[in-house]
Amino acid sequence: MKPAVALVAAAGSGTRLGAPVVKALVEVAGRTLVARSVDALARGGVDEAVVVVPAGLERAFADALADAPVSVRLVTGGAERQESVERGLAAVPADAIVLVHDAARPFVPVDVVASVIDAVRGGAVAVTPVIALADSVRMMQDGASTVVDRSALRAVQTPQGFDAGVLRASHRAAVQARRVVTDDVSVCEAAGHPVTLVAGSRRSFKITDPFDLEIAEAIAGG
Ligand SMILES: Nc1ccn([C@@H]2O[C@H](COP(=O)(O)OP(=O)(O)OP(=O)(O)O)[C@@H](O)[C@H]2O)c(=O)n1
Ligand SMILES: C[C@](O)(CO)[C@H](O)COP(=O)(O)O
Repeated sequence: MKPAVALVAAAGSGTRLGAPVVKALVEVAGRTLVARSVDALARGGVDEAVVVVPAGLERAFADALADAPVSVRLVTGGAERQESVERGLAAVPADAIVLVHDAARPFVPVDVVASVIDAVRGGAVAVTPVIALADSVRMMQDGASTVVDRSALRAVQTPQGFDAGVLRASHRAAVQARRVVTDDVSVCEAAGHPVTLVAGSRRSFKITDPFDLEIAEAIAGG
């Protein structure tokens, strides 16, 4: 059976959070976001992890991940998330299943991770968890706004699962086409691959601003 390798994107600075350390090293109830994310992925069934980190912070990340439940390799990231994922992919064996996950989503439930792995093992090429939108939505255009039918919309989460060889080839094609995307199933979709959706979870929310950190502390503390 192919190993399931987590590629954890942790090389962002966390500008919107505004913490004194990079976001993935921010602690929630005494444990860093990156360590919590690796723990959650391991509980869900990944066998090893490649963690993409900001240049110069390799030592700090090695310390934060010293007690990780799976073996961890650190790779230096790039200026944008897409580049960080590309760099991480170079360290993932081509015959693996790869789960690309944001370090900023530390509370992803075990069953979400497991269902992404199962879908890829079942033959899906590019898999993402999604959730329905809780709020009504309006589209802004030319200074006016119109309501959007939210029943057809889904918010996209991570981990996103792939055959590693397919994701690498799709990223190469995106670089050649100078295509900028914000997530990895979109990279595969642009390369002509179908995207499979599985149920996500509101617990997989991305810690982006200080209010998200308050919610995180409440979840971890309670
Ligand atoms: N150059 C980058 C930018 C982002 N990420 C990662 O991608 C995930 C999602 O990005 P986001 O939440 O937007 O994080 P930041 O880019 O750090 O946030 P900000 O835009 O507020 O600076 C995060 O886990 C982040 O570490 C990354 O690996 N490399
Ligand atoms: C990958 C992602 O978290 C899926 O919702 C999202 O696209 C990341 O976007 P960001 O702008 O890098 O935060």
